[in-house]
Amino acid sequence: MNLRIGSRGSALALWQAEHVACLLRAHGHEVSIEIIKTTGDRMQEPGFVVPAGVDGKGIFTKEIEEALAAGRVDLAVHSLKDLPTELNPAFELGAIPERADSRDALICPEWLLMHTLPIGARIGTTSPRRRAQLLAHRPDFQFVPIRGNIDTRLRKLREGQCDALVLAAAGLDRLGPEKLNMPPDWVRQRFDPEDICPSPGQGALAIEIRSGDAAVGEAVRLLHCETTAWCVDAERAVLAALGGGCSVPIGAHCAGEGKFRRMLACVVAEDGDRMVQISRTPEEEDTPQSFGEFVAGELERRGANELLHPTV
Ligand SMILES: NCc1[nH]cc(CCC(=O)O)c1CC(=O)O
Repeated sequence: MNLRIGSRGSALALWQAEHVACLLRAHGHEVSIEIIKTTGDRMQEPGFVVPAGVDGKGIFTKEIEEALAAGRVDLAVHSLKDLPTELNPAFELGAIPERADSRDALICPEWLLMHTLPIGARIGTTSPRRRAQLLAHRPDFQFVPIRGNIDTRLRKLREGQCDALVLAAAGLDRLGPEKLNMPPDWVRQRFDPEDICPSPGQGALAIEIRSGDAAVGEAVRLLHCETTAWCVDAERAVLAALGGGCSVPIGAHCAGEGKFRRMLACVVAEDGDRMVQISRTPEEEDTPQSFGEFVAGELERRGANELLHPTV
């Protein structure tokens, strides 16, 4: 059938949309891509003032969902970690394809490891999760608010606005060092989730469709990966149970299958000086939802709420 994909215009978003387009074309569909500018994209433009009431949830998806609802596009390809945990009931996830590398990576021109960066090194990130976890290892780090798409952030690194970046490995791998105008060895470290726990859903894509659209649903179902979906659903259930969006320092990383499936999750105080971190394996009868809620409950029993909502 004829399928129109709605995508943000960033290099990464277009790579992801093109990737899904290729997979769908391989199944005989005709696919085109429509670029849609979102609030999140506008917020990265110089001089943008964040409007009152914008809390960060869904800023990369709103306009794309409007296009879906209006029938201007048939599906949207998102980075799953940018999607709010609760979707508007007018939409559903038609497929979650196989996940890429879910780890965070250290990008640095000069130093080889997080632990060998000089005292007071300036890290370019605005993510509270990354900041807090980095501070837990290196309380001396300074942080520079480097925003924008991956290419923009790398340009600011090259210009010397910071000494290192921490980025999702998946985004770097998808675009590749050549396209990013970066020597490949600048990717110095891919952090074990025990050291820097990634964001729920990191490295996974989500294909969003109109609820009940059977024809598009059937077309995209071919791209669905059951193992990935189980893991990211569980990670997102942790986030939802703790009431978080992308602006809270919660990490959740689930991997493996059957009795080898395991989730590592953490909640970190803003300045990294306290942390709750646990590892759990689901029971056979667990669903992603029940397992995610169990992990969230275990984090809460160990004081996660106090870290998320400090009273003093
Ligand atoms: N927050 C922006 C964003 N959304 C998805 C990715 C990377 C790809 C992915 O995690 O799937 C990134 C960049 C980053 O965090 O470095």
